[in-house]
Amino acid sequence: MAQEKKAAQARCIIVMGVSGSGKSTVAQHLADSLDAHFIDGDDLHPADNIRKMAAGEALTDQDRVPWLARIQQHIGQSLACQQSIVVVCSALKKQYRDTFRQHTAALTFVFLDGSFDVIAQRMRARENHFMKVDMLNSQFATLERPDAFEQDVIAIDVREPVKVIVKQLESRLAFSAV
Ligand SMILES: Nc1ncnc2c1ncn2[C@@H]1O[C@H](COP(=O)(O)OP(=O)(O)OP(=O)(O)O)[C@@H](O)[C@H]1O
Ligand SMILES: O=C(O)[C@H](O)[C@@H](O)[C@H](O)[C@H](O)CO
Repeated sequence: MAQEKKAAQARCIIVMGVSGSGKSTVAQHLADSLDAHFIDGDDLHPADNIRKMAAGEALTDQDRVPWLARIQQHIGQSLACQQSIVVVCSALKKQYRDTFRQHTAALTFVFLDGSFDVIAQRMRARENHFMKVDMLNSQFATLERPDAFEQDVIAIDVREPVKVIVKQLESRLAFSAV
């Protein structure tokens, strides 16, 4: 089975959304299910970005430039080896998503869509994470929700359990094969 999956064209799936929407959780399960490489964009932030967010300050476009470039580098390396990759990246603005699109042909975004209240509740319950719930207002303010013209985006309701979300994605990704 794993061999069959690797024989298909390598693709990149970016799991996007605001902080606390479930990106790391869903992406890790999805990568396991697709037998794909996995990277968590949070691990690629420059240390100053982490310090800033932990101090409750929102990142600027400028702060995100080196971070997005590092993520793109990992995507490029994986696809060059014909290895599919699932990536965690908030990709809050359309301009960030468009930059990924310019560099990567076989690309699908998964948008974890949820209300402020649902996500805030999960962030409050989460322990040992630098991103605290007081950052959620700025995350929603920055988010440019993908619209119908962004046809490479699969939107997912985050109220579903993780297992259900992964099942939904397995079937929707099969139909959006690149
Ligand atoms: N579908 C879900 N149902 C219930 N709880 C969930 C679901 N998805 C994620 N969670 C929980 O919500 C919290 C936030 O999830 P997670 O850390 O994966 O989000 P994130 O988008 O990666 O956050 P950040 O961007 O801040 O790192 C975690 O405690 C996780 O276990
Ligand atoms: O784009 C941003 O504002 C930030 O990068 C955040 O979204 C974090 O990467 C992450 O999601 C928080 O844990």
